[in-house]
Amino acid sequence: MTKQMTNDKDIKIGVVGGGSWGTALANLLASKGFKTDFWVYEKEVKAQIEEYRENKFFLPGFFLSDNLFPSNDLIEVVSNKNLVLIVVPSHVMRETALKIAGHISEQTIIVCASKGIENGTHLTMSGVIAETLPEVPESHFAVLSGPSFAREVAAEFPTVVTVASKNHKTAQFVQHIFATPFFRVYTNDDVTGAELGGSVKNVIAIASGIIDGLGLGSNTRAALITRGLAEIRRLGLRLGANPRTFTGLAGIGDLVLTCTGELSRNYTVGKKIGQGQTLKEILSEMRMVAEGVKTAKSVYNLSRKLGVEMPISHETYHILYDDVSPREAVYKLMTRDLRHEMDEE
Ligand SMILES: NC(=O)c1ccc[n+]([C@@H]2O[C@H](COP(=O)([O-])OP(=O)(O)OC[C@H]3O[C@@H](n4cnc5c(N)ncnc54)[C@H](O)[C@@H]3O)[C@@H](O)[C@H]2O)c1
Ligand SMILES: O=P(O)(O)OC[C@H](O)CO
Repeated sequence: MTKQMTNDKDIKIGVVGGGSWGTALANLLASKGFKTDFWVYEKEVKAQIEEYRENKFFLPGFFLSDNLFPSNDLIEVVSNKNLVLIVVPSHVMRETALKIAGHISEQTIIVCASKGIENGTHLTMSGVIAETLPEVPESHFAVLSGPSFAREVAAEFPTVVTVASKNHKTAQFVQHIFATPFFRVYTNDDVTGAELGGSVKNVIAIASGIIDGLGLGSNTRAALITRGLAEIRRLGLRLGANPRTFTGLAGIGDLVLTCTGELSRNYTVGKKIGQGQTLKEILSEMRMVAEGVKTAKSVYNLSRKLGVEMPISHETYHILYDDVSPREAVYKLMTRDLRHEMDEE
Protein backbone atom coordinates (compact mmCIF):
# COMPACT_ATOMS: atom_id res chain seq x y z
CA MET A 1 0.00 0.00 0.00
CA THR A 2 1.15 3.54 -0.57
CA LYS A 3 2.27 5.91 2.17
CA GLN A 4 -1.03 7.81 1.82
CA MET A 5 -2.93 4.74 3.03
CA THR A 6 -1.27 4.79 6.43
CA ASN A 7 -3.51 7.70 7.40
CA ASP A 8 -7.24 7.13 6.91
CA LYS A 9 -8.15 10.77 6.57
CA ASP A 10 -5.99 11.03 3.44
CA ILE A 11 -7.65 8.08 1.71
CA LYS A 12 -9.56 9.12 -1.38
CA ILE A 13 -12.41 6.98 -2.59
CA GLY A 14 -14.43 6.89 -5.79
CA VAL A 15 -17.67 4.92 -6.13
CA VAL A 16 -18.95 4.08 -9.61
CA GLY A 17 -22.65 3.25 -9.68
CA GLY A 18 -25.54 5.05 -8.01
CA GLY A 19 -28.10 2.26 -7.71
CA SER A 20 -29.27 0.99 -4.34
CA TRP A 21 -26.11 -0.92 -3.49
CA GLY A 22 -23.74 1.75 -4.77
CA THR A 23 -25.59 4.37 -2.75
CA ALA A 24 -25.66 2.29 0.45
CA LEU A 25 -21.94 1.47 0.23
CA ALA A 26 -20.89 4.97 -0.81
CA ASN A 27 -22.83 6.38 2.12
CA LEU A 28 -21.28 3.85 4.51
CA LEU A 29 -17.81 5.00 3.41
CA ALA A 30 -18.69 8.70 3.51
CA SER A 31 -20.27 8.31 6.94
CA LYS A 32 -17.01 6.70 8.14
CA GLY A 33 -15.30 9.97 7.26
CA PHE A 34 -13.79 9.17 3.86
CA LYS A 35 -14.25 11.88 1.26
CA THR A 36 -16.20 9.88 -1.29
CA ASP A 37 -16.71 10.92 -4.90
CA PHE A 38 -19.79 9.20 -6.27
CA TRP A 39 -20.53 8.67 -9.97
CA VAL A 40 -24.22 8.41 -10.74
CA TYR A 41 -25.49 7.70 -14.23
CA GLU A 42 -28.56 9.94 -14.27
CA LYS A 43 -28.36 13.74 -14.04
CA GLU A 44 -31.56 13.83 -11.97
CA VAL A 45 -30.05 11.46 -9.39
CA LYS A 46 -27.10 13.83 -8.96
CA ALA A 47 -29.43 16.82 -8.70
CA GLN A 48 -31.64 15.36 -6.03
CA ILE A 49 -28.78 14.02 -3.94
CA GLU A 50 -27.39 17.55 -3.96
CA GLU A 51 -30.74 19.09 -3.13
CA TYR A 52 -32.26 16.58 -0.68
CA ARG A 53 -29.25 14.45 0.37
CA GLU A 54 -31.30 11.43 -0.67
CA ASN A 55 -31.33 9.03 -3.64
CA LYS A 56 -35.09 8.97 -4.09
CA PHE A 57 -34.87 6.77 -7.19
CA PHE A 58 -32.80 3.89 -5.88
CA LEU A 59 -32.54 4.19 -2.07
CA PRO A 60 -35.43 6.33 -0.86
CA GLY A 61 -35.77 7.18 2.82
CA PHE A 62 -32.12 7.47 3.83
CA PHE A 63 -30.20 10.67 4.51
CA LEU A 64 -26.86 10.73 2.71
CA SER A 65 -23.71 12.06 4.35
CA ASP A 66 -22.36 15.49 3.40
CA ASN A 67 -19.08 13.70 2.78
CA LEU A 68 -20.59 12.09 -0.32
CA PHE A 69 -20.05 14.09 -3.51
CA PRO A 70 -22.32 13.05 -6.41
CA SER A 71 -21.01 13.61 -9.91
CA ASN A 72 -21.81 12.69 -13.52
CA ASP A 73 -18.13 12.94 -14.44
CA LEU A 74 -16.88 9.35 -14.46
CA ILE A 75 -13.22 10.18 -15.15
CA GLU A 76 -13.06 12.71 -12.32
CA VAL A 77 -14.56 10.18 -9.89
CA VAL A 78 -11.99 7.46 -10.63
CA SER A 79 -8.90 9.66 -11.02
CA ASN A 80 -6.26 9.87 -8.29
CA LYS A 81 -8.04 7.55 -5.89
CA ASN A 82 -6.68 5.05 -3.40
CA LEU A 83 -9.76 2.90 -3.78
CA VAL A 84 -12.41 2.73 -6.50
CA LEU A 85 -15.56 0.71 -5.82
CA ILE A 86 -17.36 -0.41 -8.98
CA VAL A 87 -20.97 -1.37 -8.47
CA VAL A 88 -22.84 -0.98 -11.73
CA PRO A 89 -25.18 -3.71 -13.05
CA SER A 90 -23.21 -6.48 -14.73
CA HIS A 91 -24.62 -5.84 -18.23
CA VAL A 92 -23.12 -2.31 -18.24
CA MET A 93 -19.83 -3.30 -16.55
CA ARG A 94 -17.93 -3.60 -19.83
CA GLU A 95 -19.03 -0.25 -21.28
CA THR A 96 -18.44 1.51 -17.93
CA ALA A 97 -15.00 -0.03 -17.39
CA LEU A 98 -13.96 0.83 -20.95
CA LYS A 99 -14.77 4.48 -20.24
CA ILE A 100 -12.42 4.57 -17.24
CA ALA A 101 -9.61 2.64 -18.92
CA GLY A 102 -6.39 4.64 -18.83
CA HIS A 103 -7.57 6.81 -15.91
CA ILE A 104 -6.84 4.50 -12.99
CA SER A 105 -3.72 5.39 -10.99
CA GLU A 106 -1.07 2.78 -10.45
CA GLN A 107 -1.73 2.42 -6.71
CA THR A 108 -5.53 2.30 -6.94
CA ILE A 109 -7.29 -0.70 -5.40
CA ILE A 110 -10.36 -1.72 -7.41
CA VAL A 111 -13.24 -3.33 -5.53
CA CYS A 112 -16.18 -4.82 -7.41
CA ALA A 113 -19.51 -5.32 -5.62
CA SER A 114 -21.57 -6.20 -8.71
CA LYS A 115 -22.92 -9.73 -9.07
CA GLY A 116 -23.43 -11.29 -12.47
CA ILE A 117 -22.05 -13.31 -15.37
CA GLU A 118 -21.77 -11.52 -18.71
CA ASN A 119 -23.88 -12.87 -21.59
CA GLY A 120 -21.83 -14.11 -24.53
CA THR A 121 -18.41 -14.20 -22.86
CA HIS A 122 -19.64 -15.99 -19.70
CA LEU A 123 -17.14 -13.95 -17.71
CA THR A 124 -17.70 -12.96 -14.11
CA MET A 125 -17.02 -9.30 -13.33
CA SER A 126 -13.34 -9.89 -12.48
CA GLY A 127 -12.94 -11.31 -15.99
CA VAL A 128 -14.66 -8.33 -17.60
CA ILE A 129 -12.51 -5.94 -15.57
CA ALA A 130 -9.32 -7.86 -16.41
CA GLU A 131 -10.15 -7.53 -20.11
CA THR A 132 -11.16 -3.88 -20.04
CA LEU A 133 -8.73 -2.53 -17.42
CA PRO A 134 -5.51 -4.46 -18.07
CA GLU A 135 -3.60 -1.77 -16.17
CA VAL A 136 -5.14 -3.07 -12.91
CA PRO A 137 -2.99 -5.95 -11.62
CA GLU A 138 -4.76 -8.93 -10.06
CA SER A 139 -3.07 -8.00 -6.77
CA HIS A 140 -4.97 -4.67 -6.72
CA PHE A 141 -8.39 -6.21 -7.27
CA ALA A 142 -11.00 -7.44 -4.76
CA VAL A 143 -14.60 -8.59 -4.79
CA LEU A 144 -17.10 -7.65 -2.09
CA SER A 145 -19.89 -10.20 -1.74
CA GLY A 146 -22.20 -11.85 0.78
CA PRO A 147 -25.73 -11.52 2.15
CA SER A 148 -26.43 -7.80 2.04
CA PHE A 149 -29.63 -6.03 1.06
CA ALA A 150 -28.83 -2.37 0.40
CA ARG A 151 -31.75 -1.09 2.46
CA GLU A 152 -30.71 -3.11 5.50
CA VAL A 153 -27.14 -1.83 5.26
CA ALA A 154 -28.45 1.74 4.91
CA ALA A 155 -30.55 1.12 8.03
CA GLU A 156 -27.37 -0.08 9.77
CA PHE A 157 -28.74 -3.53 10.55
CA PRO A 158 -25.84 -5.87 11.46
CA THR A 159 -24.56 -7.30 8.18
CA VAL A 160 -21.63 -9.62 7.49
CA VAL A 161 -19.87 -9.85 4.12
CA THR A 162 -16.67 -11.18 2.61
CA VAL A 163 -13.92 -9.51 0.58
CA ALA A 164 -12.04 -11.82 -1.76
CA SER A 165 -8.70 -10.98 -3.31
CA LYS A 166 -5.77 -13.02 -4.57
CA ASN A 167 -3.62 -10.64 -2.52
CA HIS A 168 -4.16 -10.92 1.22
CA LYS A 169 -2.87 -7.39 1.93
CA THR A 170 -5.40 -5.97 -0.54
CA ALA A 171 -8.22 -7.95 1.09
CA GLN A 172 -7.13 -6.71 4.52
CA PHE A 173 -6.96 -3.11 3.30
CA VAL A 174 -10.47 -3.31 1.83
CA GLN A 175 -11.70 -5.02 5.01
CA HIS A 176 -10.34 -2.13 7.06
CA ILE A 177 -11.87 0.50 4.78
CA PHE A 178 -15.40 -0.96 4.82
CA ALA A 179 -15.72 -2.41 8.33
CA THR A 180 -17.98 -0.67 10.83
CA PRO A 181 -19.68 -1.94 14.01
CA PHE A 182 -22.74 -2.80 11.88
CA PHE A 183 -20.85 -4.01 8.79
CA ARG A 184 -18.46 -6.86 9.56
CA VAL A 185 -16.08 -7.85 6.81
CA TYR A 186 -14.20 -11.14 6.48
CA THR A 187 -11.35 -11.75 4.06
CA ASN A 188 -11.15 -14.61 1.57
CA ASP A 189 -8.75 -15.49 -1.25
CA ASP A 190 -11.24 -17.20 -3.56
CA VAL A 191 -12.31 -14.58 -6.09
CA THR A 192 -13.88 -17.15 -8.44
CA GLY A 193 -15.95 -18.77 -5.70
CA ALA A 194 -17.13 -15.46 -4.25
CA GLU A 195 -18.22 -14.24 -7.69
CA LEU A 196 -19.96 -17.46 -8.70
CA GLY A 197 -21.76 -17.73 -5.37
CA GLY A 198 -22.96 -14.13 -5.63
CA SER A 199 -24.04 -14.48 -9.26
CA VAL A 200 -25.67 -17.89 -9.55
CA LYS A 201 -27.67 -17.45 -6.33
CA ASN A 202 -29.68 -14.82 -8.20
CA VAL A 203 -30.91 -17.50 -10.63
CA ILE A 204 -31.85 -19.82 -7.77
CA ALA A 205 -33.59 -16.88 -6.04
CA ILE A 206 -35.81 -16.41 -9.09
CA ALA A 207 -36.69 -20.11 -8.83
CA SER A 208 -37.41 -19.67 -5.11
CA GLY A 209 -39.76 -16.77 -5.86
CA ILE A 210 -41.48 -18.91 -8.49
CA ILE A 211 -42.21 -21.72 -6.04
CA ASP A 212 -43.61 -19.23 -3.52
CA GLY A 213 -45.67 -17.57 -6.27
CA LEU A 214 -47.08 -20.99 -7.09
CA GLY A 215 -48.04 -21.42 -3.44
CA LEU A 216 -45.74 -24.40 -2.84
CA GLY A 217 -44.50 -24.90 0.68
CA SER A 218 -41.48 -24.79 2.94
CA ASN A 219 -40.39 -28.32 2.00
CA THR A 220 -40.06 -27.21 -1.61
CA ARG A 221 -38.07 -24.11 -0.75
CA ALA A 222 -35.66 -25.96 1.57
CA ALA A 223 -35.08 -28.53 -1.17
CA LEU A 224 -34.54 -25.80 -3.75
CA ILE A 225 -31.94 -24.01 -1.62
CA THR A 226 -30.09 -27.25 -0.86
CA ARG A 227 -30.07 -28.58 -4.40
CA GLY A 228 -29.44 -25.06 -5.75
CA LEU A 229 -26.31 -24.88 -3.64
CA ALA A 230 -25.24 -28.29 -4.99
CA GLU A 231 -25.33 -26.99 -8.55
CA ILE A 232 -23.59 -23.69 -7.70
CA ARG A 233 -20.85 -25.74 -6.05
CA ARG A 234 -20.61 -28.10 -9.04
CA LEU A 235 -20.08 -25.19 -11.43
CA GLY A 236 -17.65 -23.61 -8.98
CA LEU A 237 -15.52 -26.75 -8.70
CA ARG A 238 -15.37 -27.01 -12.48
CA LEU A 239 -14.11 -23.41 -12.68
CA GLY A 240 -11.47 -23.82 -9.96
CA ALA A 241 -13.26 -22.31 -6.95
CA ASN A 242 -12.58 -23.47 -3.40
CA PRO A 243 -15.58 -25.62 -2.34
CA ARG A 244 -15.44 -24.14 1.18
CA THR A 245 -16.45 -20.75 -0.21
CA PHE A 246 -19.92 -22.16 -0.91
CA THR A 247 -20.49 -22.93 2.78
CA GLY A 248 -19.57 -19.31 3.57
CA LEU A 249 -21.11 -15.86 3.28
CA ALA A 250 -20.79 -15.59 -0.50
CA GLY A 251 -22.27 -19.09 -0.88
CA ILE A 252 -24.99 -20.42 1.39
CA GLY A 253 -25.19 -17.04 3.20
CA ASP A 254 -26.22 -15.03 0.16
CA LEU A 255 -28.26 -17.90 -1.27
CA VAL A 256 -30.44 -18.18 1.84
CA LEU A 257 -30.90 -14.41 2.06
CA THR A 258 -31.91 -13.99 -1.55
CA CYS A 259 -34.13 -17.10 -1.68
CA THR A 260 -36.07 -16.08 1.43
CA GLY A 261 -35.92 -12.28 1.69
CA GLU A 262 -38.89 -10.29 0.39
CA LEU A 263 -36.47 -7.40 -0.31
CA SER A 264 -34.78 -9.42 -3.06
CA ARG A 265 -35.48 -8.16 -6.58
CA ASN A 266 -34.67 -11.60 -8.00
CA TYR A 267 -37.01 -13.42 -5.61
CA THR A 268 -39.71 -10.82 -6.39
CA VAL A 269 -39.37 -11.32 -10.15
CA GLY A 270 -39.77 -15.07 -9.59
CA LYS A 271 -42.75 -14.65 -7.30
CA LYS A 272 -44.57 -12.54 -9.89
CA ILE A 273 -43.84 -15.15 -12.56
CA GLY A 274 -45.20 -17.86 -10.27
CA GLN A 275 -48.34 -15.75 -9.84
CA GLY A 276 -48.82 -15.59 -13.59
CA GLN A 277 -47.22 -12.34 -14.79
CA THR A 278 -44.95 -12.41 -17.84
CA LEU A 279 -41.27 -11.51 -17.61
CA LYS A 280 -41.81 -8.69 -20.09
CA GLU A 281 -44.53 -7.12 -17.94
CA ILE A 282 -42.46 -7.46 -14.78
CA LEU A 283 -39.31 -5.92 -16.26
CA SER A 284 -41.24 -3.02 -17.80
CA GLU A 285 -42.32 -2.01 -14.27
CA MET A 286 -38.79 -2.21 -12.77
CA ARG A 287 -36.13 0.48 -12.70
CA MET A 288 -33.81 -1.63 -10.59
CA VAL A 289 -31.98 -4.67 -11.88
CA ALA A 290 -32.70 -8.32 -11.14
CA GLU A 291 -29.33 -9.73 -12.19
CA GLY A 292 -30.57 -13.34 -12.24
CA VAL A 293 -32.62 -12.73 -15.38
CA LYS A 294 -29.54 -12.17 -17.55
CA THR A 295 -27.30 -14.45 -15.49
CA ALA A 296 -29.74 -17.32 -16.09
CA LYS A 297 -28.85 -17.13 -19.78
CA SER A 298 -25.10 -17.13 -19.07
CA VAL A 299 -25.37 -20.01 -16.61
CA TYR A 300 -27.49 -22.04 -19.04
CA ASN A 301 -25.02 -21.63 -21.91
CA LEU A 302 -21.88 -21.91 -19.80
CA SER A 303 -22.98 -25.07 -17.97
CA ARG A 304 -23.97 -26.72 -21.25
CA LYS A 305 -20.61 -25.80 -22.75
CA LEU A 306 -18.77 -27.22 -19.73
CA GLY A 307 -21.06 -30.24 -19.33
CA VAL A 308 -21.99 -29.29 -15.76
CA GLU A 309 -25.38 -30.50 -14.61
CA MET A 310 -27.50 -27.59 -13.31
CA PRO A 311 -31.13 -28.69 -13.58
CA ILE A 312 -32.72 -25.95 -11.45
CA SER A 313 -30.86 -23.22 -13.34
CA HIS A 314 -31.83 -24.82 -16.65
CA GLU A 315 -35.52 -25.02 -15.78
CA THR A 316 -35.42 -21.40 -14.57
CA TYR A 317 -33.90 -20.42 -17.91
CA HIS A 318 -36.65 -22.30 -19.80
CA ILE A 319 -39.35 -20.55 -17.74
CA LEU A 320 -37.78 -17.13 -18.40
CA TYR A 321 -36.93 -17.55 -22.08
CA ASP A 322 -38.89 -20.46 -23.55
CA ASP A 323 -42.33 -19.94 -22.00
CA VAL A 324 -42.17 -23.23 -20.12
CA SER A 325 -44.86 -23.18 -17.44
CA PRO A 326 -43.54 -23.09 -13.85
CA ARG A 327 -45.65 -26.11 -12.86
CA GLU A 328 -44.28 -28.14 -15.77
CA ALA A 329 -40.72 -27.16 -14.77
CA VAL A 330 -41.30 -28.29 -11.17
CA TYR A 331 -42.74 -31.60 -12.42
CA LYS A 332 -39.72 -32.13 -14.66
CA LEU A 333 -37.32 -31.48 -11.78
CA MET A 334 -39.19 -33.84 -9.47
CA THR A 335 -39.29 -36.70 -11.98
CA ARG A 336 -35.66 -36.64 -13.12
CA ASP A 337 -33.78 -39.95 -12.88
CA LEU A 338 -33.39 -40.97 -9.24
CA ARG A 339 -29.82 -40.82 -7.97
CA HIS A 340 -27.41 -40.77 -5.02
CA GLU A 341 -27.52 -37.45 -3.17
CA MET A 342 -23.76 -36.95 -2.99
CA ASP A 343 -22.95 -37.79 -6.63
CA GLU A 344 -21.75 -34.26 -7.13
CA GLU A 345 -18.54 -34.08 -9.03
N1 LIG B 1 -29.28 -3.68 -4.19
C1 LIG B 1 -28.72 -4.58 -3.40
O1 LIG B 1 -29.21 -4.86 -2.30
C2 LIG B 1 -27.45 -5.26 -3.84
C3 LIG B 1 -26.68 -5.94 -2.89
C4 LIG B 1 -25.53 -6.59 -3.30
C5 LIG B 1 -25.11 -6.53 -4.61
N2 LIG B 1 -25.88 -5.85 -5.51
C6 LIG B 1 -25.37 -5.81 -6.89
O2 LIG B 1 -24.93 -4.49 -7.19
C7 LIG B 1 -25.01 -4.25 -8.60
C8 LIG B 1 -25.70 -2.92 -8.83
O3 LIG B 1 -27.02 -3.02 -8.38
P1 LIG B 1 -27.79 -1.89 -7.59
O4 LIG B 1 -28.78 -2.61 -6.71
O5 LIG B 1 -26.86 -0.94 -6.93
O6 LIG B 1 -28.53 -1.12 -8.78
P2 LIG B 1 -30.08 -0.85 -8.96
O7 LIG B 1 -30.71 -2.06 -9.51
O8 LIG B 1 -30.65 -0.32 -7.68
O9 LIG B 1 -30.11 0.31 -10.01
C9 LIG B 1 -29.71 0.17 -11.37
C10 LIG B 1 -28.50 1.03 -11.59
O10 LIG B 1 -28.08 0.89 -12.94
C11 LIG B 1 -27.67 2.17 -13.39
N3 LIG B 1 -27.61 2.20 -14.85
C12 LIG B 1 -28.61 2.04 -15.73
N4 LIG B 1 -28.13 2.14 -17.00
C13 LIG B 1 -26.80 2.38 -16.89
C14 LIG B 1 -25.75 2.54 -17.81
N5 LIG B 1 -25.96 2.48 -19.14
N6 LIG B 1 -24.50 2.74 -17.34
C15 LIG B 1 -24.26 2.76 -16.01
N7 LIG B 1 -25.22 2.61 -15.08
C16 LIG B 1 -26.47 2.41 -15.52
C17 LIG B 1 -28.69 3.09 -12.77
O11 LIG B 1 -28.22 4.40 -12.78
C18 LIG B 1 -28.74 2.53 -11.38
O12 LIG B 1 -27.66 3.04 -10.63
C19 LIG B 1 -25.77 -5.45 -9.17
O13 LIG B 1 -24.85 -6.33 -9.76
C20 LIG B 1 -26.42 -6.10 -7.95
O14 LIG B 1 -26.61 -7.49 -8.10
C21 LIG B 1 -27.01 -5.21 -5.16
O1 LIG C 1 -32.22 -7.78 -4.47
P1 LIG C 1 -31.35 -8.82 -5.14
O2 LIG C 1 -32.10 -10.06 -5.46
O3 LIG C 1 -30.60 -8.23 -6.29
O4 LIG C 1 -30.24 -9.27 -4.07
C1 LIG C 1 -29.42 -8.30 -3.49
C2 LIG C 1 -28.14 -8.88 -2.93
O5 LIG C 1 -27.41 -9.56 -3.91
C3 LIG C 1 -28.32 -9.70 -1.70
O6 LIG C 1 -27.06 -10.03 -1.15
